[in-house]
Amino acid sequence: MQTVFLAGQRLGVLVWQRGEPVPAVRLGLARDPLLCAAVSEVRAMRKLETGTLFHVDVPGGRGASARYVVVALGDEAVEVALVRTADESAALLDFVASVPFAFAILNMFLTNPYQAITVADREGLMRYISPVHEKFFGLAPGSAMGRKAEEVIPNSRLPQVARSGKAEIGEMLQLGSGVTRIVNRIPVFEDGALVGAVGQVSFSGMQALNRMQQRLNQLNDEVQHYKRELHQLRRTPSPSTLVGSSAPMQRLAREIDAVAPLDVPVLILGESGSGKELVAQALHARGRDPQAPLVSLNLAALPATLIEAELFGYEAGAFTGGKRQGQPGKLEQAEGGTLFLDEVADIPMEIQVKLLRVLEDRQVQRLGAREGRHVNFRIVAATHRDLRALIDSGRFRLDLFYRLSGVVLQVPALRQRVEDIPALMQRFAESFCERNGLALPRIAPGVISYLAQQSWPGNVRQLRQRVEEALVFCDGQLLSVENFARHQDLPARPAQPPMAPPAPAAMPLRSLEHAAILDAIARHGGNKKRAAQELGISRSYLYKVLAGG
Ligand SMILES: Nc1ncnc2c1ncn2[C@@H]1O[C@H](COP(=O)(O)OP(=O)(O)OP(=O)(O)O)[C@@H](O)[C@H]1O
Repeated sequence: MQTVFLAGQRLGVLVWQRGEPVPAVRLGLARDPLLCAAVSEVRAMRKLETGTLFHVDVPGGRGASARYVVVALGDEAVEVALVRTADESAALLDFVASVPFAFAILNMFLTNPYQAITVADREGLMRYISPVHEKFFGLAPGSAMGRKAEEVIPNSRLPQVARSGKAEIGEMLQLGSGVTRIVNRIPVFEDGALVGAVGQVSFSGMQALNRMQQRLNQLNDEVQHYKRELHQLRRTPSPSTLVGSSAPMQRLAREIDAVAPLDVPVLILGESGSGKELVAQALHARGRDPQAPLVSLNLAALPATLIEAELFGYEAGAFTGGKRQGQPGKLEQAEGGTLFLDEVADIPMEIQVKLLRVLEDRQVQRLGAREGRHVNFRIVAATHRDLRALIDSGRFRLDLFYRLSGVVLQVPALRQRVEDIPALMQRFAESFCERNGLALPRIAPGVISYLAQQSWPGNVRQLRQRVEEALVFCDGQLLSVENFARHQDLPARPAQPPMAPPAPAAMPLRSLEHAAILDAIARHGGNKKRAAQELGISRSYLYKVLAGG
């Protein structure tokens, strides 16, 4: 076989004895005088230790040249040059011929403890598996030979690569019990034919990689979590967001913005359920320190006997039934933040005096305490009552009124801003459906104009209740007027017939326009621009009709 090669076109041999060329042993390629001259030239110029590997280029016809690889062998007496054509297939020959410890290196590759090697043939049968890998799988040396690769290595894809001839580089291999390895699977060719595949499995650096993988999984989970949260937040506006873009609500929003950052007591007036508490929350949220506490106390919800202890707190043993260690009152709890006194008109006369004193000298004395404590908070109070009348009848102190009403904000009643109904309804329907896992139904034409006809003594709170109740009884697809008109107890505005949904044909033109606009706004989730587009009117005209102009 070798003789055939030597006599053929791919290999050649040149020999020198004691420095003189031996023409009789020019074999194979070396018979070419040009190649012979090129090799001799290098030999004359450099001392060629045995194992030296170099290349020569031999000019051919038409300016082309052929490249050859040469390995020098021999000793003082006999020098040999093995010549071959420069193609990669003979790399092993060069390696063995030129590296004196070539076999130690090959051995190192096969037994490398940091990188295991597995070899499968074209049939996917194991032909070799490094000792380190055998050990990992608890295999006796050589026991995997001839077995199917996937039987020996879980999730092995060596057979596929041995069949397809397509390399797989840098893949993750799950070996069970949380062990992951990085694998390269490389097809092997012999004389151009696919004969099998080699797997290289990295053992080193795996801990670091595993840690990275775990971190990546964790970060992925976190990203998913925050995506869901963000989605949720986008869908559910903050509960303290005041919905409504009607002119009175825009004015209120401007006033809130103006007063919120200032150290001024604010008195919020407005009918029950109109959103006074939300205004107090907005004042705090846009105030100097939104992170500071916002402490609320509803004075109408407490028996008069408890108000004092709630507001001022009490010392240990101040009264039977109190906590043993005593308790700070709301005035102290609001330190640095906002104290919101809801239904402030319901505060008993005798406590009004005490509260006034605190507001004046900023000293709170807990019940049963001898000393006062300094407090610093912003006071916001609200009431739906007519404070003027209460003052006139001697039930509310004028001096306290002045202390509380640095700025008075008036929250408009819902009937004064019916154009906010679509957006409010949208908000309440969304949050109800979200809470109950329901799909948001469509809103039937006529619903908004029907709602706009009602008098809403309970204001936004009542609207919310009606919307939620109607959603309970709607068919899940369409929220209709009938869903709202179940009861006969919803007081309508005096000028309107009590319950019957308005018959559009009987309405004056202006009301029809108004109702159509409200309906369109509702259909577009409160978006007036789109409502105007749908109706083919300008936005300014839409606003004009809403304002009753
Ligand atoms: N502009 C608004 N946007 C969104 N929701 C609102 C608005 N106004 C009121 N609400 C909702 O209506 C309900 C009543 O509001 P709130 O408690 O603020 O009213 P209130 O005037 O303080 O009532 P009360 O006088 O009975 O204390 C709450 O559920 C609140 O979220």
